Amino acid sequence: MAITKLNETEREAALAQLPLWSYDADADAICRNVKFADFAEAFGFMARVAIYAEKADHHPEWFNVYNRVEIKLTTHDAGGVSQRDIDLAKQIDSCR
Ligand SMILES: C[C@H](O)[C@H](O)[C@H]1CNC2=NC(N)=NC(=O)C2=N1
Repeated sequence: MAITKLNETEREAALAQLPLWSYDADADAICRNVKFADFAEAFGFMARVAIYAEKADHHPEWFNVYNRVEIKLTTHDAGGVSQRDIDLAKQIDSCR
């Protein structure tokens, strides 16, 4: 079944459950910036997230420099934020 993007009401309701995340209208994505003690901590987090992402077949767009990780989630197949992004964000929050 084709994955469809959430409408604004659905997206805002989902984000209300994800206080660490915010909506980036330009990217049509949900975003979270995480800061760690050092690079090893940051990379360990990315390794844990990568396992979830692979299991979900849904992958973050992310940037890492030293102890910072910037994460964007959007669904390319839907052209915006879908339930898959919300679900992966919840799993990412369980990683840190
Ligand atoms: C072919 C493969 O299933 C698709 O490319 C999957 C993989 N991971 C994905 N990740 C994200 N963020 N969006 C997608 O639409 C997506 N599609």
